[in-house]
Amino acid sequence: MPRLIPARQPPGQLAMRSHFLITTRRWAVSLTNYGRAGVSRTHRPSAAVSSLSSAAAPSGDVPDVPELTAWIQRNAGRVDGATLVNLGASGWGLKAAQDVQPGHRLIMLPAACHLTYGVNDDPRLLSLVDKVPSDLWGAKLALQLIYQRLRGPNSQFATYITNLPRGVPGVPMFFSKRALDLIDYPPVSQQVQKRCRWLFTFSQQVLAKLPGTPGDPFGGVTVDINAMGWALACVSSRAFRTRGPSHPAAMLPLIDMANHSFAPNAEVLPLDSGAVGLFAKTKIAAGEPLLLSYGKLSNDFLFMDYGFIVLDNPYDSVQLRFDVGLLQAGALVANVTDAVGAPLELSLAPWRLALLTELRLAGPSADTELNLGGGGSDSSALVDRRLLAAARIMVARQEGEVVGRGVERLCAIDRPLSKENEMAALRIIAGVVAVALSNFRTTLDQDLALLAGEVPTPAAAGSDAAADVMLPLANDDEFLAVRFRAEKKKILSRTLQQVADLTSALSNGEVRQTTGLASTKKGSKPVPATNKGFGKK
Ligand SMILES: C[S@@+](CC[C@H](N)C(=O)[O-])C[C@H]1O[C@@H](n2cnc3c(N)ncnc32)[C@H](O)[C@@H]1O
Repeated sequence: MPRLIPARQPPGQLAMRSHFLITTRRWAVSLTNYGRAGVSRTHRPSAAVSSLSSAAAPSGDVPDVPELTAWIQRNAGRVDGATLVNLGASGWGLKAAQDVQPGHRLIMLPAACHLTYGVNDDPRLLSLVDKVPSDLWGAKLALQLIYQRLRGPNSQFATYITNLPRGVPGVPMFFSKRALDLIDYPPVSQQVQKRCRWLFTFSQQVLAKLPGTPGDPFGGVTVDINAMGWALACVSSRAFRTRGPSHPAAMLPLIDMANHSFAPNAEVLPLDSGAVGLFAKTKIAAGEPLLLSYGKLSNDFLFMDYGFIVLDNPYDSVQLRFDVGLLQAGALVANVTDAVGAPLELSLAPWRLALLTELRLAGPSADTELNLGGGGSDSSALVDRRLLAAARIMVARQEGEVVGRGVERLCAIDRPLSKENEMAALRIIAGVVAVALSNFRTTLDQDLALLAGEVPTPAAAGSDAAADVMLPLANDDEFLAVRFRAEKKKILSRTLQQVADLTSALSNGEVRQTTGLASTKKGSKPVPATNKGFGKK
């Protein structure tokens, strides 16, 4: 049987967190969770005697950077001025070993040091990789990572794998049922369930059946759901798509020790002959952390793939699914009335349907995802412009108010159609935001109290249902889940404030100066929920 390469423990205080370990028990918890959605509990994975995960043992707490550096140099790569630093809550990272100027090459990794896959690999591995749907690119690379891990010291990547963490803290795929419940945000909760369900099915229906077959690339070792989960989390939190979306992703040893910032001082760039380099983007003083941008990612992506979030993330947004019922609920909540003072009934007259179709909010090519927030540096860009246009269309009393104006015009926030139409549209949007806020089981204030460790009195907790979710947070995963949902509520609160400002400017007859719109282009696809490794990034 091949010798297993142990992976390193999570760093610093993180190493104390036993729930990072990939154990069958932890998966049993997750599986029980989605088992409620139809997966029989009898299908829960058991700890196979020869399984990769049950045999793995940590090699030590600290990634051995000198060892990795020596390995890179043996493979004709270079490390010039990058070394290890403990960054506390964000784990291990890289720092500048000396003062460096912009453009300085800190690390050069030749292609031989990229853990990826291609035509020269074991055909049995490649045929297994082919069984993974093409949009699940992370899972394809995860199979190569497992393959290399099982080759033990014979693997070209043994040094790298020995220095990988044994678990990725904060990735919700490994959360307990309570921590998952605390997320309370379906676009992410459902994506987590989808990942778990795929992992479960693939492990049961493909991996479990491999040992003893001619197509087994793993030498008879049972690769269970835990091993696959570990590999997938390593890939989703560390892989790069250096050769574009049509080529396999790659893991870049040592470069993948760099942590994330939206204001990075380092960048990864391609070099000749398939090599890549980590370069200084700015002047960096000795001792400063080397920070890369993982992309302009929402907290959904950061949370699901990397296990952390950024507070007040300018790229974070709240996803809503458009239908006329959503606007109708908004109208009811905001008490929008018709000409005779009765609650406004939104009707989908043919001319309204035609305009919603032009906006791609209805019809065969509809894309009904809307986003509040996520406009990056334009902090006023909170209201999705297609939502605004739809509200204007739905409150128009007559066809002539909206038909023939063109989609751009209907979407322009600084060009209301009429004061009356705009007032009603903005009130509906405020109502929609209020509905979105009410879909959470707790308020922002309750979340902030939970995060501050304040155990609320039953009266402050409100209803019984809320009291249930107001239990003190038991661990870092639960804390992260509440932090994540609190950030969503902050976006909704800011959107409400923006709508209130627009309304008062309108009623005071002030001309708006800002565009104040989400940056979605006409008819463009809104940013999807995270699907890294389960779709394109
Ligand atoms: C590419 S690895 C970077 C090296 C990693 N810190 C380690 O100890 O191996 C990405 C992981 O680092 C952590 N991380 C990176 N940037 C972070 C940040 N800005 N805040 C918190 N955690 C971060 C997360 O755990 C993430 O999954």
